[in-house]
Amino acid sequence: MSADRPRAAVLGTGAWGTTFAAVLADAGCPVTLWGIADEVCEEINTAHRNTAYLPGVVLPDGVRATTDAAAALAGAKVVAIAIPAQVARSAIAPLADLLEPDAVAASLIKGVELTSHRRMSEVIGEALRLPEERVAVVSGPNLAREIAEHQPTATVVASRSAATADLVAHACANSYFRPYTNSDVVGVELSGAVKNVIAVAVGIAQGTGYGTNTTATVITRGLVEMTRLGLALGADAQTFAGLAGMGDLVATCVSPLSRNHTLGMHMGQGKTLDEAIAATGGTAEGVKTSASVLELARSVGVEMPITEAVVQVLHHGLPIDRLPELLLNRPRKAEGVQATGPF
Ligand SMILES: NC(=O)C1=CN([C@@H]2O[C@H](COP(=O)(O)OP(=O)(O)OC[C@H]3O[C@@H](n4cnc5c(N)ncnc54)[C@H](O)[C@@H]3O)[C@@H](O)[C@H]2O)C=CC1
Ligand SMILES: O=C(CO)COP(=O)(O)O
Repeated sequence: MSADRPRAAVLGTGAWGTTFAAVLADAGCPVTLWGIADEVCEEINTAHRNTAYLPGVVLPDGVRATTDAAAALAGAKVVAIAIPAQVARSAIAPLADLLEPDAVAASLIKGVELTSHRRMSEVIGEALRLPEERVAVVSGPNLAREIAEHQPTATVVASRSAATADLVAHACANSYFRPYTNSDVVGVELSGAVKNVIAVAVGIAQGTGYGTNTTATVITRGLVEMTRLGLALGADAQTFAGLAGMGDLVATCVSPLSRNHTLGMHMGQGKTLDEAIAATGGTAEGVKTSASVLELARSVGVEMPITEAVVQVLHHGLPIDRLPELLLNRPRKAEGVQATGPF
């Protein structure tokens, strides 16, 4: 614990918002969660638990929760946001006037908005009327449950402003959570969004019964397509080899804790999308973000065959047994990220 940490607010009392609030509290930040569910806030305040999202986890005493946004945001210098991507804009826009004049926002969200194709730091900047220098992104191999159990992990805090990245990193650094800073917001953020789509693809493959070679193939080619999209949008190639890129891609594609991976597994085993969503629990961002990422990629002329295959299966009824043919019967090509020709 440290006395010099900033006061923080976390918007969203789901698995990651609650866990990140615990991370901040364990770093020494006074922290208040804001949520829309009375019973969740009540349980956090009285029992130091959030049973619906983190069963069995005991939260630090310092984590408080409220449905009163003004109370949560009063005095908060760091405002972390963990609300699902497609509802984040409408959920936080009414709170814009409640932020302290010098507060910075940190997106914990891994998705791309449908229709607008905005990255979540852009959505947050617009909704809260903050310049990009006051917005950061936190993304890495960060399965909430493991962090809530204090298992050691690292993450990336990215912002166009080094001071903002440093403030957020300082707020969340503790004995089990190590943030690295990065100025490549586009790369860090796209990594977090696209890895969810690739994790759905890996889940489908594993649910179908395919083994480790297929998994490694989808992860590796998924990294290539993520990198290509990032390069087309101005990201730094190195980011994709780092914690937010390869690190999170591997974590999400191999962990049974991942909702995206689990949803894909259910589909590979024959469930419909609605059945798979119901069976997964929590937010699988890859379902909707697959469509927005594909549209974004098309708008900049980047082909993403795995993402396209996921969209075909999830949203256009492509039978899963058609996937090998769809992905393997494309024209052959050279391997590199920079390779031109058919993807
Ligand atoms: N769970 C994890 O391990 C991690 C999740 N993330 C990302 O964090 C984001 C949130 O994910 P989780 O917390 O896991 O989701 P979750 O499904 O556990 O919780 C979602 C939370 O959002 C709240 N919410 C929904 N609509 C709302 C609204 N209109 N206003 C206010 N609150 C609303 C719900 O009440 C719930 O508390 C996602 O983008 C996810 O990709 C990132 C890293 C790790
Ligand atoms: O982002 C995550 C791990 O870094 C969590 O993944 P899921 O949303 O698939 O559970």
